[in-house]
Amino acid sequence: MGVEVVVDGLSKSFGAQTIWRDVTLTLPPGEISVLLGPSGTGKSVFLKSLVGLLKPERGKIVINGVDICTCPERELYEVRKLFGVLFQDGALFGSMNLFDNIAFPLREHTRKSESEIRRIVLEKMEMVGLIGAEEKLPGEISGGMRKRAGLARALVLDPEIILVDEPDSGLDPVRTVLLNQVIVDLNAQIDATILIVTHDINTARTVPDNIGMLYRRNLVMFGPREVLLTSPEPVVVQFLNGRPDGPIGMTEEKDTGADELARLSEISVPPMMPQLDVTPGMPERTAVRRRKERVLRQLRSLAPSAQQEILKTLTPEELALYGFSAPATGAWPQQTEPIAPTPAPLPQDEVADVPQQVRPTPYPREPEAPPWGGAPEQTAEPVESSRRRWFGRKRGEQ
Ligand SMILES: Nc1ncnc2c1ncn2[C@@H]1O[C@H](COP(=O)(O)OP(=O)(O)OP(=O)(O)O)[C@@H](O)[C@H]1O
Repeated sequence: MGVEVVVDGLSKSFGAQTIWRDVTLTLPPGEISVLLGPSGTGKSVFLKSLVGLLKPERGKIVINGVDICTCPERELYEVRKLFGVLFQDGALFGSMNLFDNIAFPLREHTRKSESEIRRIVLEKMEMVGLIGAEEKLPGEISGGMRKRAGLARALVLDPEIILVDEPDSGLDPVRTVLLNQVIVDLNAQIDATILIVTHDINTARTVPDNIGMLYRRNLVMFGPREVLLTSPEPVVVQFLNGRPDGPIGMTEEKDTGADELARLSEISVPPMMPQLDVTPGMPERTAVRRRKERVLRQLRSLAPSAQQEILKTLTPEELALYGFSAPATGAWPQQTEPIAPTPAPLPQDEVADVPQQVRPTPYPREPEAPPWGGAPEQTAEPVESSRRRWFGRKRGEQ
């Protein structure tokens, strides 16, 4: 299984320009996460920080117990081996055929024999659907194939964390969906932790288990997909609807007028779309089951709209197991007492030694602080003050 990536209080500037500050989130192991954000909000800077190519001034990035912001170069080198990165353009060498491009990291970083290299390269080319294209040069193939070749190259060292920078850039919608399917299938096969940076709304709505968004130098939120995809925050509503009116303008610093915000408040986020499933014949994504358990433990700390969407994904058996009655038509499930298996009666002489049995609850009785942090609407904070904290004041406000 992929490894967890814990980002805590991370801030990055270039000179006087703050890119983002106090970013706190956890990429759950083996799950797919997406980081959204308007252009220039520092998504690529974030990816580069995760692999230690850029050094944030404050905060931690902890992977396998190592804080890569402060560790010695030697340790950073070891942690970097856990990563596979797919760059926007595939970053292939133009003069090398696909086979040699994909073999490159193996020849550079391992002592494997050519026959072993051949086996690995062909295996990864098959995973991304490129078998038969070994001799092609990058200039002879489509953008989608170049991305898949870049992905195959990112896989040859068996990464546990895969970073994907804008997989949709330069691709038509169909090629984008096909590449998304490759990523989902890949996750099912290798269970790596995956972080995708994208602007593509369709990718954000259908691929990830978790979504975050950078805006105005802050991480607006990060958490289960249902939280962002049902959020009423104006910036999220504008982004997911692809609308020109709202807080996001041509410049990051746009000041949203009251009229514009009022107009946007009448619009809601588009309805949730189902997550892309694995291609038939592929193994099951074990991350889905792990995520379900994790998210149900946090359920009560999430916004009601997110809770509702999460509960809709449960089967009647799961609803019963986690203590919810089956939904009435058109209504969402109502919580009932958790159902616990009936224990076998104890022999009389043992009863006195056993402490009073506490019925196990599969979710916390009291809301817990969500581990991914940075989610204002996940708290009891009033929407208006949360809006100010994250999006600044409206024009004319004190
Ligand atoms: N090495 C660098 N030195 C100085 N400034 C940089 C450096 N790298 C990035 N920046 C600045 O950081 C800001 C964020 O850039 P970044 O490429 O991360 O944004 P992004 O969200 O990925 O944008 P896009 O979606 O358009 O790719 C930009 O203003 C950019 O100019």
